[in-house]
Amino acid sequence: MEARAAGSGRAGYNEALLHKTILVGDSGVGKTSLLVQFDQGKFIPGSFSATVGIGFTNKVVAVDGVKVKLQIWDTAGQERFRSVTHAYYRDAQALLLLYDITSKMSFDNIRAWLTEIHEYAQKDVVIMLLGNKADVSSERAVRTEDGASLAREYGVPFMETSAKTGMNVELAFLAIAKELKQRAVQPPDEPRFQIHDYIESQKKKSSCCAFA
Ligand SMILES: Nc1nc2c(ncn2[C@@H]2O[C@H](COP(=O)(O)OP(=O)(O)OP(=O)(O)O)[C@@H](O)[C@H]2O)c(=O)[nH]1
Repeated sequence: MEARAAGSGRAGYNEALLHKTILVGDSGVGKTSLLVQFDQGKFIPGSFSATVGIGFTNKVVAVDGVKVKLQIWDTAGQERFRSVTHAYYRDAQALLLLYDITSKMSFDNIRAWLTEIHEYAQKDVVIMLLGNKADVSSERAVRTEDGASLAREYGVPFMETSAKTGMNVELAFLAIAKELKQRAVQPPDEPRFQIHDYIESQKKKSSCCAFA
């Protein structure tokens, strides 16, 4: 899909709560599809058209009664666009790093992605690991526990998602929005929001099956 620049792109009155989030991961893992599912609640099946360059979509979500505007940047996973996308890491407050559960290679490349992220992004950037295409269980090449174990190793939250069915898509972005909002407005004497705990509690609430 061609990268697009939807939304106004202006921070407006909620400037303090505008947060840049970037989707990264190998080409074809489902970054654009995940964003379209979150933004428009739909999945466009059919032939794969790789993102060219980078573009963003603004999405406002309500977190505990506070409006948080996520500016979500969809990057091209192809190697030839890497130098372009690196430049955007620096301003990002959050990074959603995707692999495709049907592609072992996309999972094996996660370590290299994390190295790049640590090189180019801010030290305190919120990183979340997502194993996408969880609906294609018949072609699974990466076990859920391997995703969870890699995430533990790097100390980042993890979940499996499906841009097709919508499974955990909202949860992933909402958890990011909650974390960023807390960082921005939380009074120092209140207990810190724990993104790991939040995700685990939401997973338990969900009747869905992807976290065996
Ligand atoms: N079954 C299934 N297919 C998916 C899912 N997410 C994406 N796809 C398909 O995978 C292909 C690639 O999806 P994209 O969203 O374009 O992948 P991308 O990561 O944005 O790729 P680049 O733009 O090249 O970086 C498309 O054919 C999608 O329809 C999913 O959760 N389930």
